[in-house]
Amino acid sequence: MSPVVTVTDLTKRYRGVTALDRVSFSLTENRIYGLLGRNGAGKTTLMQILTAQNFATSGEVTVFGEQPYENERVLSRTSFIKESQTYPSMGVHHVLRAASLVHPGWDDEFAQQLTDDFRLPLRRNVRKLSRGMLSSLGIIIGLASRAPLTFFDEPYLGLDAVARQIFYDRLLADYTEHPRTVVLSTHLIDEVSELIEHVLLIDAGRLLLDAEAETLRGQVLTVSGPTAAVDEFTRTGAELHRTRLGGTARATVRGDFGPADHDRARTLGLMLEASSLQDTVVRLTTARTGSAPAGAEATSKEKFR
Ligand SMILES: Nc1ncnc2c1ncn2[C@@H]1O[C@H](COP(=O)(O)OP(=O)(O)OP(=O)(O)O)[C@@H](O)[C@H]1O
Repeated sequence: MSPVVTVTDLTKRYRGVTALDRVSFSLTENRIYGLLGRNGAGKTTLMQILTAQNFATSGEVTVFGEQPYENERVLSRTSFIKESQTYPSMGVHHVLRAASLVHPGWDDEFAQQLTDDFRLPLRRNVRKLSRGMLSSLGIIIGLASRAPLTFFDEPYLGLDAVARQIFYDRLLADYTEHPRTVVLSTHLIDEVSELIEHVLLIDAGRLLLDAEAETLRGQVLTVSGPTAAVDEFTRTGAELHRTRLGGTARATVRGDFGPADHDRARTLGLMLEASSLQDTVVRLTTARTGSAPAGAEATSKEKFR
């Protein structure tokens, strides 16, 4: 499959801050990517550069095979929905009309249906919308634009659980009918874990993980049972985290595990489970810094790099 985006050795420095540090990856067409990472990891900066709203300090970026700056061919095929999106003072229907003019793939009927789903008052001025309603408006624009490359950067500030579920459901249904490349940046990892096909994890400006979600599920496991058996099992992987209780332990371990490892765990009397995506992200990012989440009775062995 042809890459929609290629990023090579991308570095972005602000005064005294390296927001992105020699990041390289590519995005293929028709996939849903989860762009994950802790606060300040560099996610927004990356999306801004890919949508020509910010400049790289060094490195190469191509979008649809071209550089994106002041490039109408690229930008007309891209949609970027930001958490802090502001709109001029006008009615919701005017905002939607303006969006329809800049996105060639815009579907008016879909926009109308989404407006009903989110119960967004079409005639109300955007200045009078609640925080959650503003987020809904961004989501409607992001979905109805059907841009071949769509970025959602934490699109749901203030959005209630029902509205978030509507977003996930509509995104998945519409993506199935109209495949495109979607990059979803979020901290609500559990909620989107079924949606994400590929994970990009950024930590302190470095790309820590670039993996298919399905592959990752088999690679990061939680193993629990008698401490000595856990010690034995974790010898074959990189231990990311461990908690102890009396003579038992529970460890998160990363490796190339196959059926033989599952048999081995059974023989050792251990319970083996796939780590949730959220757990994996937390463990990988804390294993790298060596810091366990506050209050956790944990030892983080720094085997992973
Ligand atoms: N205009 C700027 N000037 C200086 N530093 C900046 C600027 N924009 C971002 N940064 C810094 O760059 C780093 C990455 O910020 P960025 O907004 O890309 O992170 P993020 O992963 O989107 O974070 P969050 O999840 O909290 O939104 C942070 O340390 C941030 O303080």
